[in-house]
Amino acid sequence: MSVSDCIIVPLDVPSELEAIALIEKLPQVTFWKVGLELFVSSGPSILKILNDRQKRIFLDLKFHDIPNTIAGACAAAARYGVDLITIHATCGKEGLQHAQSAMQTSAEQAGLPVPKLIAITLLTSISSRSLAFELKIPLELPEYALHMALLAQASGLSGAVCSPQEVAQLRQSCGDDFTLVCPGVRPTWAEVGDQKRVMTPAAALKAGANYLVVGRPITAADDPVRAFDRICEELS
Ligand SMILES: O=c1ccn([C@@H]2O[C@H](COP(=O)(O)O)[C@@H](O)[C@H]2O)c(=O)[nH]1
Repeated sequence: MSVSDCIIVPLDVPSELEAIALIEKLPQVTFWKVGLELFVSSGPSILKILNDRQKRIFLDLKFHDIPNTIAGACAAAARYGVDLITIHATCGKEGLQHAQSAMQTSAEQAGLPVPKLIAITLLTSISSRSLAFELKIPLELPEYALHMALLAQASGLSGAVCSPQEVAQLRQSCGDDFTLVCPGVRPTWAEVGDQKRVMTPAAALKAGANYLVVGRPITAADDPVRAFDRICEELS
């Protein structure tokens, strides 16, 4: 695996045509993320387009519902042949366990590799201040993120999504087999935007991330190819 394979680029665009244009502009990207904007606007056909081009897929729909509903959604998502699927850890243990088991059964019945189900610990757009004063969570942010990751692991999930600022602690507590995916990644030359807990790509990888999700620093750059290459250079 080369260093570029650990960079996941989100297809955060409003249409399938724009998604295809981005995929074609960046042939060196091997791992793409399909999130809410594109999936809601254009449906699942983008997943077939990516599969046909032998790209890896992170289906980031961030499921959050009761156990029965979440299990159905995960079973359906597992049949798309994707690599990673997200669910909010706040679904709780019963929901996470149902989701994991439904996803596994569904992929096996379809004869497909079982995707990794990974739990959102705490969105990277949430600051310590909003965790305490808006969400009224009475734990320090790193302690809360770790608790959510351990809940996901105890429920049988393969990994978690966390900010790079918490990844070292999660890696130490959850071990090397637990997949840790970090959005909130910002090179020094990129704007932070709405992300609140950020680190540079090199620091995030060094701290223990398996994959980095890097969107606007690449996709909104004047020259996305140069931006992607520059991040790869900084990582190697
Ligand atoms: O906690 C989370 C979970 C998911 N995301 C997603 O990652 C990308 C980040 O894009 P940037 O442009 O690099 O900010 C985006 O698709 C989010 O939906 C996240 O940011 N934080």
